[in-house]
Amino acid sequence: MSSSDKKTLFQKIWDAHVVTSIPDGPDVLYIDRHLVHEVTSPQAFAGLEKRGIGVFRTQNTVATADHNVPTINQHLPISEPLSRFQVDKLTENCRKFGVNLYGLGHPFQGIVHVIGPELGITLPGMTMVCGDSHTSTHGAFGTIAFGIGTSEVEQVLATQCLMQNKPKTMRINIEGELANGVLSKDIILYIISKLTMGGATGYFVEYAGSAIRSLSMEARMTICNMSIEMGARGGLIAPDDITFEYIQGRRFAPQGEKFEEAVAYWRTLFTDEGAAFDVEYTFDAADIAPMITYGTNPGMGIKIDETVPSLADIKEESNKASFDKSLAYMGLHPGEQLLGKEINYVFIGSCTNSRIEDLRLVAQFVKGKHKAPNINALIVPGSKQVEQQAREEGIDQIFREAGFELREPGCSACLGMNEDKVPKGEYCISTSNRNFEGRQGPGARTLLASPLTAAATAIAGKITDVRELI
Ligand SMILES: CC(C)[C@H](C(=O)O)[C@@H](O)C(=O)O
Ligand code: SF4
Repeated sequence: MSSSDKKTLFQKIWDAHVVTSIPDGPDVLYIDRHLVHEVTSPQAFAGLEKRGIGVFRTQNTVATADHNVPTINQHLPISEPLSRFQVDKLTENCRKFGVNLYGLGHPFQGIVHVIGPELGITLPGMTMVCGDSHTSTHGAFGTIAFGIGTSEVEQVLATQCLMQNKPKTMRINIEGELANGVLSKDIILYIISKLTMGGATGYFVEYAGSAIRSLSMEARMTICNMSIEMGARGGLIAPDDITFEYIQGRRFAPQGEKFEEAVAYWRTLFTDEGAAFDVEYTFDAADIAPMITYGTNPGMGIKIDETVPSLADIKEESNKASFDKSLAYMGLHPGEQLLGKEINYVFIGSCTNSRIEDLRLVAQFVKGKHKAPNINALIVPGSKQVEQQAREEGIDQIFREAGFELREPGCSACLGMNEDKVPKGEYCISTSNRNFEGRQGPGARTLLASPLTAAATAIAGKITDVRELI
C-alpha cells in the first residue's frame, strides 16, 4: 500500500457513501439512518407537504419524542400547551408520512441518541444524521454521525441524501490508564478544556489510544456525544470486539449469519497505519482527574480540586471576551475553590449520561447512603428500556432509599423544554453536556460533571471529589 492509499476510518466510511461529487463543491452522501425528533422536524415535514412529496425511505427513518416530554405521568396528556403541540405534531406527521414513531407510551421511546444504539439501529460503517447536534454520539460505533439543520432534515427525508463538504480530520489519542473515580465524562471534559470550545471547528475527530479502547460502548458514546462542544462536526471511534458484543442480539441489528457477515466488514473499519490526519493530539490518561465546569461553555472546565482561573489564564480570544460575564452569571470569582461549595440541585440524565451503565454506577455508589437534606436530585433515564431495566435490577429501589426519584425518560433538565428546570441563581451539578446561560432554566447555573461526581455531591450536599470516597 503506498502512503496515499492509506485511509483514515473517516475517509473509508465517507468514500463508501459518496453518491456523486460536485466539482469544486460538496459531495452528495447517501444517508443510512435518519433519526427524527419533535423539535427540528415540523418545518421539514411541512416543506415536503408543500412540495407534494413523501418520505423517500421510511424504513431508514425513525422518530421519537424526547425534548418536550414530561418526566412524570407520561400516560396522561401533556399539560404544557407548547410541548403538547410539538409532540402531537410529530405524531401527526409520522402518521401522515408513514414514519416509524416511538412516541410517548411506546416501550422504545427515549432520547434519540440513547434509543438508536440500544435498539441496534446504529451500526458501524454507517452514515447517520438527525436534526440535533449531539448526533455525534453514534460515532462511538465507528459511524459518521452528525447533526443537521431543519432544511437538511427536509433534504434527507425527501432524498435519503445530503450535500456535505468534507471536514478536515483530527485524531485525539488518550494513552494509559485512568485513575480510580475518573470516568469517560471526565476524559471529554478534559479534552474540551484543553482544546477549548472552538478548538475542533471544521474537523471530524477520531478518538483513539489505549484508554479509549478500554472503554465500554456507553462510555465511548459519552465522549463522542460531546465532540460538538469543541466545535467538531462529529467524533468517531473504530469498532472492535467491545462494539460487536454490544450490538449482538439487539432488536434491529443483523442476526445470525448476517451478523457474522457484518462483523467481517466492520473489522475493516479502522484507520490504516500511517494514514494522515490534519491534526493530531495525544494526552496521558494519568493526567485526567474528575472534572467540573465553572463557566458558561463546556470548555471552561477544571480538575475538581483546582481553583477557578483568572482572565490571565485564559488563552482563547473568544473566551477572554466573555470571561467576566460568564463568571458573573455563575456567581463565581477567580481563585475560588469549588470543592466544598454547597449546592442544592443535582441532575443525572441527558444523552451524555443516562444509559443503564450510568444508572448502575450511581446506584452502586449511593446504595446504603442518603442524599443530603438540601439536595433536590433528579434522575432521568435515557429511554423506556433503560427505565425498565433499572426497575428490573432494583435500581429504582436503591434510589428511593437514598432519597432520589427515578423519573420517566426524556431530555428533561438538560435543556428545560419541559417543566424540569433549575431555579434562577441555583447551582446544579449536571451530567448533561451544555452549561450555557439559561440552559437549565432562566438564571440557572450549571456545573457539568460525571455521574459519580454528581452522585457524591448529592450525598454530601456540597461539591465533592469522588476520589475521597471510593
Ligand atoms: C433542540 C435541538 C435542536 C438541540 C440540539 O441540536 O442539540 C438540543 O438537543 C440541544 O441539546 O441543544
Ligand atoms: S438530552 Fe440534551 S443534549 Fe441530548 S438531545 Fe436532549 S436536549 Fe439535546
